Amino acid sequence: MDIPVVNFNAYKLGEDQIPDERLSVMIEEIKQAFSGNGFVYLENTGIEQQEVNRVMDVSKKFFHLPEDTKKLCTRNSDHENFNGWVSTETERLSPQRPGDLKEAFNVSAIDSELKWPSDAAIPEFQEVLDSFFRRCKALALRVLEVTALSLGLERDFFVSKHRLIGSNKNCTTLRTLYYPPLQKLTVKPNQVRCGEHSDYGSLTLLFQDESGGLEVMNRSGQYISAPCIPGTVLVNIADLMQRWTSDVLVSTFHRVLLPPDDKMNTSRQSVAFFVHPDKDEIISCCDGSNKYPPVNALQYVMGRVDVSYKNANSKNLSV
Ligand SMILES: O=C(O)CCC(=O)C(=O)O
Ligand SMILES: [Fe+2]
Repeated sequence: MDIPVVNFNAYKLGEDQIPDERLSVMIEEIKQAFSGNGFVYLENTGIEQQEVNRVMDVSKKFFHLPEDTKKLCTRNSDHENFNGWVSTETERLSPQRPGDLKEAFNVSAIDSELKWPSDAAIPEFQEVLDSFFRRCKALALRVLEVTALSLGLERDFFVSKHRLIGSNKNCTTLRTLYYPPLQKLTVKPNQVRCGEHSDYGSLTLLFQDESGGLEVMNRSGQYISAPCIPGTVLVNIADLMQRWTSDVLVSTFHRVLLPPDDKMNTSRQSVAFFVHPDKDEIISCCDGSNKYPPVNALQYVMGRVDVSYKNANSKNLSV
């Protein structure tokens, strides 16, 4: 299989700090995956499918609210954090295509002034998303530890630059995505659910519903299917991590096209956790090679966003 499944059981959430030797098999498998196609399915992470289903259920209720109610939560695009609702066709992740046929709700700084839908609309929305944010954060830190070990670095090499996840000093974002059924929409030529792109930060955790649809570019430049494997977490390397590791780990293009004709009446959901270093950190090549000059983490992400805005008339942002 082009995207391997790796058993994370040895370091699943709830397991204590494990000696590096006990992690050695997993470390090697993860290194192969991240330096190959840049994607891996992790099984036995401690995040259960039931938790993911809860997030999907509560998100669907949110996306089904009237447009006017969702508008009250709209993301402020001038702001350095990504909190809030993003409506259909507002973003285009590929500048070559029209706006993406998806909606999203972002939670980045959980202690900030994020405009949540009123309790009356969906009482449990905030609680479910906040708690899933914390679970994803805990898993992401473990994956960052294993990634550091896989490169022969100190265990906390990456984690030490991700201390402020969940505060407004870090851009890490939990994003719940909804791809509406298409039969009621007018689909423009070349328009897709999520255009070709790579993610910007350190790494991304991704959970899809069973409709699948994600495609990942392999090393030969062909798109391969990355279906939903229930109970697993799909993890991919993002651009800043590729740069940080002097291209040893690879950040890969991926996309979600339109569903087949007989599935045009079905929706799709996914949940992504985009991990970023703390805004003030300076990121220098971890091998000391100076292949890329040191860069401030916030300037890097905002630079990527700016370029995307210039390339497209509409907003183009994937955190
Ligand atoms: O919905 C998906 O499966 C992928 C979404 C994605 O890649 C992104 O938002 O960066
Ligand atoms: Fe992505």
